[in-house]
Amino acid sequence: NLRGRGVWRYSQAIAGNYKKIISINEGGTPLIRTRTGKEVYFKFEGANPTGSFKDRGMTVAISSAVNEGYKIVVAASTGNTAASAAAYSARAGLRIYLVLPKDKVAIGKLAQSILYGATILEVEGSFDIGMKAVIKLYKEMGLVYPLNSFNPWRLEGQKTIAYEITEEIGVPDYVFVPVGNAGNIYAIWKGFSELMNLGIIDRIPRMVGVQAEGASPIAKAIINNQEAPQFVENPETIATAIRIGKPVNWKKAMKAIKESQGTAIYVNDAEIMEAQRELARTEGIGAEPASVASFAGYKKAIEQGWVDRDNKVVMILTGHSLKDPDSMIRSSARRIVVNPDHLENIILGDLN
Ligand SMILES: Cc1ncc(COP(=O)(O)O)c(/C=C/C(=O)C(=O)O)c1O
Repeated sequence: NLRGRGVWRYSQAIAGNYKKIISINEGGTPLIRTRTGKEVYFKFEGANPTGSFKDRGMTVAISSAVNEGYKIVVAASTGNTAASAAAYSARAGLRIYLVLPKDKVAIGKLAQSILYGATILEVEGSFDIGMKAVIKLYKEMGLVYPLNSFNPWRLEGQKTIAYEITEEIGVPDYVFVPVGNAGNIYAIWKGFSELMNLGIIDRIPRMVGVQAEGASPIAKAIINNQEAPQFVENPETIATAIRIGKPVNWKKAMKAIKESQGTAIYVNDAEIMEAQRELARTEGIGAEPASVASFAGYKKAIEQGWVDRDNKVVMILTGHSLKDPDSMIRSSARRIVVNPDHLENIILGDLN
């Protein structure tokens, strides 16, 4: 029984020749069944040490950097890769430089990156400008180790989401994944494919990528049956974690979607914010806007009729709600200034 915490119990093969493993007991996250009783589940990656699925990949990538003797690591990020990279670098004693889009990172993630001691380099414009700068930097400076998800070690950790789902409920019909830089949907597909190649399962789920309408190059390429996406110069969405116009892993993501007979769709900001509220107020689960894109996408698929309520479905909730407090405060709050001596009036008023 491999259940429990720590991605490494799955990746022992990788760790075989590793002398040092950097782990904060990531993985082993809750698979929460919807209260409707249907075979519909939420894989809550907000339960990871820094509150997102990124920790699964970071334990492998940072351990790889340490075992290969690097002392300096870098990452461009919309926030969660930053928070996770900063935590694991701190644990490994590595110096980390984060390249973030100025004023576009949700406050929780920026706060984490500061707390864990990263050097934060802020660029004007989108995440993609930072991503391009990091690729240029690591090509010019061999002494820096890149942590973004074109680094295959990241995906070797993130694929364990598939292992955990299969262990608990077998193979779903569909897995809904929010898509930004597009590494995670490929990693999860890779995990299921490996289990099938090993004969542990006899089919893999249809992978459904969900993007924010204002940052949906992959979804639009799939919908329009194009081989390659049209990159988005100025991606815009309230779901800042997936405000990415030029996904570095677009080829891998489209392979995963096609080979699994899946698809990719987009949802707008209003649908994302409605999904965040509904998830919190009906299921008691708090997830940040990009994270609930998977739920918004599922709702749309049910509405459009190509997914049935009796299908076995898993939605990956990729990040905790506390990452983006601003998004929560915008929800329809019920806040009443009261006379503390007469709280009963409010409740009686509601009951009448
Ligand atoms: C909550 C949340 N949900 C979904 C995604 C998309 O995953 P990918 O498609 O694998 O990129 C991200 C990605 C964040 C970053 O890319 C970053 O932190 O730099 C995220 O934080």
